[in-house]
Amino acid sequence: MPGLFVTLDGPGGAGKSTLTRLLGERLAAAGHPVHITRQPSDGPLGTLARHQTATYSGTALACLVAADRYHHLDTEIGPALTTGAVVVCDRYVAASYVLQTRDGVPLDYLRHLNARATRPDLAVLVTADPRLLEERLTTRGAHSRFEHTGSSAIEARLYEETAAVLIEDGFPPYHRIDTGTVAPEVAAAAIIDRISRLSSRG
Ligand SMILES: Nc1ncnc2c1ncn2[C@@H]1O[C@H](COP(=O)(O)OP(=O)(O)OP(=O)(O)O)[C@@H](O)[C@H]1O
Ligand SMILES: Cc1cn([C@H]2C[C@H](O)[C@@H](COP(=O)(O)O)O2)c(=O)[nH]c1=O
Repeated sequence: MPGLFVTLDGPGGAGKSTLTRLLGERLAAAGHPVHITRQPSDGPLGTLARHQTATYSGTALACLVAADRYHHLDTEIGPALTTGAVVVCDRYVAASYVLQTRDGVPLDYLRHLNARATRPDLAVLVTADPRLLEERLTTRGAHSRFEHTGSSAIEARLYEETAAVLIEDGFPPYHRIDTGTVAPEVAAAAIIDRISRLSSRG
C-alpha cells in the first residue's frame, strides 16, 4: 500500500511547524498511520544545514540541503511511504527555490539539483500577511539568518512566484492556507479532508 506524501512550505513564521504537529496528532487520532518529519532532517547532514546557516551559504548550502533531502527520502520518507503512512514534511523543495535564490543561487541550477526529489501528492503553502509574519517572528525570535526584519514580504512573494515553477517541475498546485485568517485546528481539518479524498481515490 503506497502512502501519501504531504509537504508544507511557506515563509518563516507562517505556522508550518504548528500545523505539522497538529496534523500528526489529528491524523493519528483519526486512525491514519502517520509519519511527521521536517527538512532539513534531524540526521547529521540536516542538523548541519539547519544550525549552520551562518557558516554555509549560496551553492554550498544549496548542495548540503539537497544532499540531506535525497538521503532523507532514501532512508526515512521512502520507507515510511512504503508502509502506507501519510508522511507530513515541514519544508521541502519550495524552500530551496525560495531561500537559495535569495542566497544568490540561480533558479535553473536549483531545479536541476532537485529534479530527482520525489514529488508530493499534496503540496500546502502556509502563508499570512507579511506584517503579521514580521510580528510573529519578532515575538517568537528568528530561526536563521533568512528571517531578518523586513524579509517576510519578499519571502511571501517568492513563494507565490515559485508556485508556477513547481507545477512546471511536476509538483501539484499549492493548497493555500492563510494562517492570518484560519486557526490551526481549522487549517488541519481542511488538509485532513484533502488527504482523505486523495486516499479514497487510491
Ligand atoms: N494559524 C495560526 N494562527 C495564529 N498564530 C499562529 C498560527 N500558526 C502559528 N501561529 C504562531 O505563529 C508563530 C510561528 O509559528 P511556527 O513556528 O509554527 O511557524 P513556522 O512557519 O514553522 O516558522 P519557521 O519557518 O520560522 O520555522 C508561533 O508563535 C505560533 O504559535
Ligand atoms: C528545507 C530548507 C531549509 N533551509 C534552511 C532555512 C532555515 O535556516 C532552516 C529551517 O529551519 P526552520 O525552523 O524550518 O525555519 O533550514 C534552506 O536553506 N533550504 C531548504 O531547502
